[in-house]
Amino acid sequence: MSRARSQVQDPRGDVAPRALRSTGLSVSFDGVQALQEIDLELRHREILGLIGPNGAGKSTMTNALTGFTRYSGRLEVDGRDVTGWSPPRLARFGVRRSFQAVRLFHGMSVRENVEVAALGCGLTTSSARRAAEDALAAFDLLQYADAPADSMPYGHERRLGIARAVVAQPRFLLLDEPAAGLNEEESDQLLTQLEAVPQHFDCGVLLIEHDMRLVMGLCHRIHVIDHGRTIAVGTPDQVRADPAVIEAYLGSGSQHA
Ligand SMILES: Nc1ncnc2c1ncn2[C@@H]1O[C@H](COP(=O)(O)OP(=O)(O)OP(=O)(O)O)[C@@H](O)[C@H]1O
Repeated sequence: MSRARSQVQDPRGDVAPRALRSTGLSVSFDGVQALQEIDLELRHREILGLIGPNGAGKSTMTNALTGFTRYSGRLEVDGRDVTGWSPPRLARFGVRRSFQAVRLFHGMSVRENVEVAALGCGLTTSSARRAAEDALAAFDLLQYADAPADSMPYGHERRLGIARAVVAQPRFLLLDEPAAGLNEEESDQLLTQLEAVPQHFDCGVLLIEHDMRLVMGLCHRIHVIDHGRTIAVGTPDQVRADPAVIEAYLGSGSQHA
C-alpha cells in the first residue's frame, strides 16, 4: 500500500503537503446557513478531529467533503480541484467515509464483506483477499472472518464497517462517530486500532466524534466548529484551553471538551 510521495507539486512548481482541503466552504438549507466559509485541512497521515456542539455542522461538513451535499467554495484533494465531484467519483479518487449505521452485506461472511469492498475498488481477487486479511487483522476481526456478518455483536460490526472502508485504500478516510454506542472498553480498543491507521494504511483520517476521551487521545489536531463557523483549530491541548471552545461547550450543555 505505498503511495510513496508525501507531497504534491502544485501548478506553480511549489511543493504542497498532501491534504484534503476546503476553502470558503459554505452550505445553506432553504436559507438556513449550516456552514459558513469553512477552511479545513486534513493532512496526509494525520488524524484530525472535527468537533462541535450538537447542530454545529459536523455532519453537513462530512457530507460536503464526500460530495453528498451541495456547497459553495472549493474542495481540493492532494492539489487537485475536486469541487462539485459526486460521491462515487470522490470515493474512486480516495475520499472514503464510514457511516454511523453500518450497511453490511447480509448472507456473507465477515471476510467476504471486506473482500467485496476491496474488489469494488479494483483489486484483483488475490490482492483483495490479502488486503481483506490485513484490514481484518488491523481491527482484531480475523478470528471472526468466517462467521456470518449479521451474527456480529454491535462493537465488532462497527469495526467491520471501518475495516471495509480502509481496505479500499483511501487517501482520506472520514469516520462518522465510530465510537457511538460502544462501552468504555470497546472504545479504548478502537482508539488503539485507529491510532495505527494513518501509518499502516497510508491515509489521513477525519474523526467526527462526541466521545472527547477518544478525540483528545487520538487526534493530532482538532478543528472546532460552532453554529457553522470555525471557532478554533489546534492541538488537543490548545483546543481544550481555548476560551471560545469552552464557551461553546458550556453554552450548549454538551459534553465538555
Ligand atoms: N437536510 C437539512 N435540511 C435543513 N437543515 C438541515 C439539514 N441538515 C442539517 N440541517 C441543519 O444544519 C445545521 C447543522 O446540522 P448538522 O447535522 O450538520 O450538525 P451536527 O454538528 O452534525 O449535529 P449533531 O452533533 O447533533 O449530529 C443544523 O442547524 C441542522 O438543523
